[in-house]
Amino acid sequence: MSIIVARDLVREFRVRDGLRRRKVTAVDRMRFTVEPGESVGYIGANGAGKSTTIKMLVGILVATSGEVRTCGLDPVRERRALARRIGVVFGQRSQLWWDLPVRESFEILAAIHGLGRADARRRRDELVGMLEMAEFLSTPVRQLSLGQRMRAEVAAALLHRPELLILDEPTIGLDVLSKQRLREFLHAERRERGTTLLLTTHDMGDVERLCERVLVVDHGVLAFDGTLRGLSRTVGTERVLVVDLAEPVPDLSVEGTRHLRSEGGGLRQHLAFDAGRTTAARVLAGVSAYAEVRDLSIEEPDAEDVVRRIYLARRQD
Ligand SMILES: Nc1ncnc2c1ncn2[C@@H]1O[C@H](COP(=O)(O)OP(=O)(O)OP(=O)(O)O)[C@@H](O)[C@H]1O
Repeated sequence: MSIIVARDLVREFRVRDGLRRRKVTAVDRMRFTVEPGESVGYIGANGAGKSTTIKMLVGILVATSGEVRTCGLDPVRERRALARRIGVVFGQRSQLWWDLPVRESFEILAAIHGLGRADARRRRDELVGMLEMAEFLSTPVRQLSLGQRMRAEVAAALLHRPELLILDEPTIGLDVLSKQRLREFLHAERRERGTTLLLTTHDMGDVERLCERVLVVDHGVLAFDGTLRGLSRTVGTERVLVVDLAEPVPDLSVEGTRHLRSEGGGLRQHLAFDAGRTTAARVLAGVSAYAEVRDLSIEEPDAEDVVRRIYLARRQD
């Protein structure tokens, strides 16, 4: 049985537009299913309808029309039963008690979920170990750094071992190391417990490292549903190698890359390449044939950019 079923899901809002009231269709006849154990990235531009979809899946928002089933349940009517089966993390909103130490938030949540004391402690210790949370377990939530708080949020959502974990922008605002840690943890959780993952993100790095499947939403409409590889094939998921050179050179022309721009008269150059076709190392070797490389960085593709290209590809069809 599918763990998520969305059939012709619609959500409209009435918004004030000057003196008039206007209808906004945030989610428009959305149709997809997610099978147990899948790991799905849900991407789209700002205001595309991601959060609205997620809110309907977890029962916070009622659909205007269409059907939604999460873990076989009606999310609005059976919200309490559903809460026992899923974990939800909204990057912007906390499920922890701000003035209490992290440990106490966990105790309260364990009690809410009806976990036995020994079992709750075992699961908490397991999560504390995996997410390296021991050093701030006694700290009030409001004093945590963003990276620490996100780890605590994810642990809180997983205490009761839900079969489905839904994350809305889990890595937003995190530094590179915290992002990497969180991604590694989520990967391990999935591998060890088979937890189904659905996450919205602006970061293609999240999708590349965590998700086998991608859903792209564009103005409330599902614009793509397939594998990451399929998405690359459709619109390309280019990375950009930025090199700082020892001396200025004309715009570089390196095999397998697209020159995007030069700065400082050619001292810094931006080269786009498709990670499916070549590697950063090969591109770097190509650059080194022309000039000495002083410094380099690799920029991940931006989800907004991927969505923009899908939008353009659809208009050309
Ligand atoms: N409570 C609301 N009242 C009125 N309009 C809303 C409401 N919630 C969302 N919308 C509108 O619905 C559309 C979709 O919003 P939603 O928050 O689902 O997008 P999103 O893809 O999650 O965006 P972001 O990436 O910025 O979080 C937007 O046009 C938004 O303004």
